[in-house]
Amino acid sequence: MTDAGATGAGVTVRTPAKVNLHLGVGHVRPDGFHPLDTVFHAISLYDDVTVSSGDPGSGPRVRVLGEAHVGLDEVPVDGDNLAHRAARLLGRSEGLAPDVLVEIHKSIPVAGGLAGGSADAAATLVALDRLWGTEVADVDLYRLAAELGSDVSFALLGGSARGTGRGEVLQRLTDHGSWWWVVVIAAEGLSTPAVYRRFDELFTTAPAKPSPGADVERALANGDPAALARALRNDLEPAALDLRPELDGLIHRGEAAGALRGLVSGSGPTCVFLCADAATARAVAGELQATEGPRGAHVLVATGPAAGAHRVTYDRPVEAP
Ligand SMILES: C[C@](O)(CO)[C@H](O)COP(=O)(O)OP(=O)(O)OC[C@H]1O[C@@H](n2ccc(N)nc2=O)[C@H](O)[C@@H]1O
Ligand SMILES: Nc1ncnc2c1ncn2[C@@H]1O[C@H](COP(=O)(O)OP(=O)(O)OP(=O)(O)O)[C@@H](O)[C@H]1O
Repeated sequence: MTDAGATGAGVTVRTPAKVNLHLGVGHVRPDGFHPLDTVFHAISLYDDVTVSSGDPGSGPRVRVLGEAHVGLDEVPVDGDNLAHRAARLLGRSEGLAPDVLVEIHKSIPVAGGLAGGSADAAATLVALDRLWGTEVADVDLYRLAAELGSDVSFALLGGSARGTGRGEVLQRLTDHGSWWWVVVIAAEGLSTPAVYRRFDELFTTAPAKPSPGADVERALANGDPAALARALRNDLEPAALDLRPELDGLIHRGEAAGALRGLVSGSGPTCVFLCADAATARAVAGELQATEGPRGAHVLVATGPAAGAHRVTYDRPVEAP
């Protein structure tokens, strides 16, 4: 095994997409954010971020690579990229110039409700901490993550976790399941702020305190797919369906194909389908590929819970004798 970090070639960190198995949303706060009580769940769909040293004075440079269907054209490579912001923030906090190249290999669709940008920010924090040898304490890494966005902290943690506050206050949950998901990625993304705005228009009397996901937490602890299917809930789903009415039909088609339950992931438009086992997931994915593929969607199978931001090393290719 070659340790990519130790060779000086760069440090690669892999970070998962998230789905919200429960997303309780309360009335908008004076700061414009909504109080949440959510159950985050990381799935086996990852972005890989590789950082390496750049020229002195260059600042962060970002490259984005990946398959066309993830929406690479919509990813900024300037200071607006969350990975760029993460490099600047960690550099400032550690008193180091962020003269680094950040290469993002994207598999998580852009603006899909799967927290892809947050995954890249979390990966950049962990990778640069390693590249620079700064050994930032976890508590400080989580503080920086929360500054970057509401979903970034969970991308660091992974697994299954309860999120409160605006999503950044985390408590790890017991999860005895091994869950199979079919993930349907729409051709065009949805803006998270736009979905929250529509939520405000639809639910003018939303309670100050969001609903907790106790049933989901119990189903995870018991590893019970039927109970989890019954408990799944997303308060943003009506707003996402209002903006994308065609998702309603997709959810019905997935359930008719054999999924235990389908729902919009976070702010959407990605929909996820819980399946009883691997064989069912593959069959449902096959059926949905046939109906949704011609509509421009991309279908894949993923498992959860997946690990949060973690360093990966690669085998050195075997040299020809
Ligand atoms: C929909 C979720 O993915 C569910 O986990 C998140 O709440 C969104 O998290 P995120 O994309 O990391 O959000 P941020 O980057 O922090 O905020 C983007 C925008 O989303 C809205 N936002 C986000 C989080 C939150 N608790 N309330 C909000 O109203 C705000 O309009 C905010 O300006
Ligand atoms: N590294 C990044 N990857 C993807 N988008 C990024 C990145 N940095 C900034 N962005 C911007 O953020 C917007 C939202 O991207 P992202 O893929 O994180 O959405 P999302 O998955 O819906 O997020 P969430 O589920 O956290 O609300 C994009 O449209 C893009 O303009």
